[in-house]
Amino acid sequence: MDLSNTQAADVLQLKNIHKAFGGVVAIEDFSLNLKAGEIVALVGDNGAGKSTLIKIISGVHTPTSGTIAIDGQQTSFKDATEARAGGIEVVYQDLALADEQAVYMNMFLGREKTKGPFGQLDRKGMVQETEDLVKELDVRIPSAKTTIRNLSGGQRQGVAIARATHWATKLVLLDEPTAALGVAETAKVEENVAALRERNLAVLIISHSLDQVFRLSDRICVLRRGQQIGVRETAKTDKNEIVSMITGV
Ligand SMILES: Nc1ncnc2c1ncn2[C@@H]1O[C@H](COP(=O)(O)OP(=O)(O)OP(=O)(O)O)[C@@H](O)[C@H]1O
Repeated sequence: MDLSNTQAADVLQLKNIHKAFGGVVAIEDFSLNLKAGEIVALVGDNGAGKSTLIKIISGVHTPTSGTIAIDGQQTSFKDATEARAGGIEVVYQDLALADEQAVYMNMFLGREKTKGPFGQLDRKGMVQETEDLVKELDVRIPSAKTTIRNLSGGQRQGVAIARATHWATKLVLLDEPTAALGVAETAKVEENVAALRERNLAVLIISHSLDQVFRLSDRICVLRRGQQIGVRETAKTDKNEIVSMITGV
């Protein structure tokens, strides 16, 4: 793409993405751009292809065809670890944390801080950074040393989002982050997601709750049977329009 002008490239550019699992076409000719500092909601019925799309962006699946560009650079992550190294973090609905580990170890899972010539774990440094981060994001947990098992669902998801906030430099993908949470916990998580905007990250969130989609997003992208039906500015559409786009009636 032409980067000679002063305008920065979109953070994420998906172009003509196609994904088939054997004979099943999960995604068909899907294109979407995401800018820094915007939240886009991905909506669609069960089996529409939402999770598949997130897995393609995060390196879990390779597209059958089509291109993915990050900041204008075409990329093909070979796995999720590579995507993470590229600044892309994912938050899943099933609270994908290590239950028996402390909060600070989860925060640094696979990217632990070390010190000294023998590469010992820098526990003090990790605890301190975790305490600072959860304080900044107002995630209320007893301490960075608390074991994940002892936290509520909302606190766990707060930790998962804090981790994504800490490591993401480009893009945060959220797959039904509040599906397992109550009303108050959901509100807190939504605050944390909205705060990603201020960090200039691009955010793509899957949600079945249209109320949530309308509270959080700047744009809404509708997927039906693997195809992109349309993208709307949230402020310029309403639930009726989105529902009819989702269902096709
Ligand atoms: N690993 C896989 N192997 C074969 N088929 C798959 C695989 N993953 C997804 N699919 C198929 O691709 C289609 C899209 O599934 P996907 O999980 O992406 O939908 P979704 O929109 O996330 O649905 P839900 O809202 O129910 O989570 C479905 O027909 C599904 O059966």
